[in-house]
Formats: sequence, C-alpha cells, structure tokens
Amino acid sequence: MPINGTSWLTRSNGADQPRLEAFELYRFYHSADDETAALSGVSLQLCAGEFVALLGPSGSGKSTLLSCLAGLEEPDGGHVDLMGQRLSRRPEAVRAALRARHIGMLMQSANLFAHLTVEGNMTLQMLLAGTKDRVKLDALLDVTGLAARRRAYASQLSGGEAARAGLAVALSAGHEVLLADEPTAEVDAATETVIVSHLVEPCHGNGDMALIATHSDALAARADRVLVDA
Ligand SMILES: Nc1ncnc2c1ncn2[C@@H]1O[C@H](COP(=O)(O)OP(=O)(O)OP(=O)(O)O)[C@@H](O)[C@H]1O
Repeated sequence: MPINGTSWLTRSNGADQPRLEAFELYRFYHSADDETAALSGVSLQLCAGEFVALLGPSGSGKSTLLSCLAGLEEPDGGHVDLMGQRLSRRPEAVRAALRARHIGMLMQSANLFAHLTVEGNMTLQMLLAGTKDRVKLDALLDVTGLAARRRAYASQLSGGEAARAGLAVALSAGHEVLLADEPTAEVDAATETVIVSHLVEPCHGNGDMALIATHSDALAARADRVLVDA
C-alpha cells in the first residue's frame, strides 16, 4: 500500500516560509511487467523548528518519500521545494548543490564512505557544505561516544557505532534540514535515547527542521508532529 493521497500540511501559523514542501508527489517503480506505486499524491509542508516523525508499515514508501524530498530521486509527478527554491526537475548537479548546502541526510544504508575514517567522513561532509569546524567535529565525536573510534574506518565499525557515526556525519555541517531514515533501527535503547536527543536538539535549540522515518514508538513520542500513512 503506497503513501496515498496524503496531505500533511504544517501546523505552524504559516508566518514562515516552509523549509521543505512537497506538492502532490507520485513515484512508481517498474520491474518486468510489474508496477509499484510507492507514492501516490503526497503533499506536505515542514517548517523551521519542527521535529517530525514519519510512520508507516514496511514498504509503504517512507524511504522513497525521503529520497524524493532530498532530490536523490525525481518524482514521477508533483514537485519538491527546498528553502523556497524548486528542487525537482532540475539538473542533478543543481540538486546536488542544493542538497549539499541545505540538507543533512542519514539514510538506511548509512551515509558513510567505507574507505574513509569516521573523522574523514565528517570532514568531507563539512567541506561539501563549505564549512570546516574542528571544535564542532570534536564535540560531535564526544556526544556520539565515538572519540576513541575517530580514526577507525567506516568498514571497521559495529552496527551501533556505524549508526552513531552516520548521525555525527549527518549533523556535521549543521544544515537547516535533516532527513533521516530509521536512524535508530539497529541500536540499543540507551543509544536510541542519545541519538534522539541529538536529533531533537538542533530543531528546538537552533530552529532547524528534521523529518525522521521510523518504526520506533520512543522516537515518535519525542516528535512535535507525527505523520502517519493512513
Ligand atoms: N528501486 C526500487 N525498485 C523497485 N521497487 C522499489 C524500489 N525501491 C522501493 N521499491 C518498492 O516501493 C515500495 C516502497 O518502498 P520504500 O522502501 O519506500 O518503503 P518503506 O516504507 O521505506 O519501507 P521500510 O519501512 O521497509 O524501509 C515497496 O513496495 C518497495 O518494494
């Protein structure tokens, strides 16, 4: 069942321009003679300061939605606006530049390059966003409990370490928009609490915005808004 004809409009007073907006998104996948509708007319608005959870059964289209919102995939219908600029149907290089400038991402497959160290992955993320902040890098390694593993290659990390390293990378550049796909799927409850706090804090502290696809009730309980695939 796709995320279907859903309209998730903002609960804010509308005074601010939404950070991220989707208008009537459609996305279909084709294989052999099969067609899967992953998104079917999805509209949403996400505003500054919001920490939003996206819930839905496996296969309902959460990852597809995040991917379209990040400009990694083009929707087959509808469009996405990021920070008031059109993201959809623009050349890949333009989408990549907008993404690097504004979006921190934590995708299911992790956002780590295996041949780089934890620190190297974080530095690369900062450079792509045009920043380099050594103090912030050290602080993120501390809060994610990875200071001692900073020189480990991504391929050498445990599942939980990789999840925390992915988070550290996603938060490195301090983007206004964070998109995360099941960031706590492979971690224990204590690590989940730490990760969720670090996802919430930039929203409530700095006015950043996060959309998190999750199956976790604990994470959803911390959200300002929960979007449920009805
Ligand atoms: N590259 C692809 N090719 C074909 N079908 C795909 C592709 N990616 C996703 N799908 C299909 O699209 C639908 C939505 O998939 P998606 O991964 O977005 O769901 P999800 O809600 O994120 O699932 P989960 O909670 O299991 O991660 C599923 O039926 C899936 O099999």
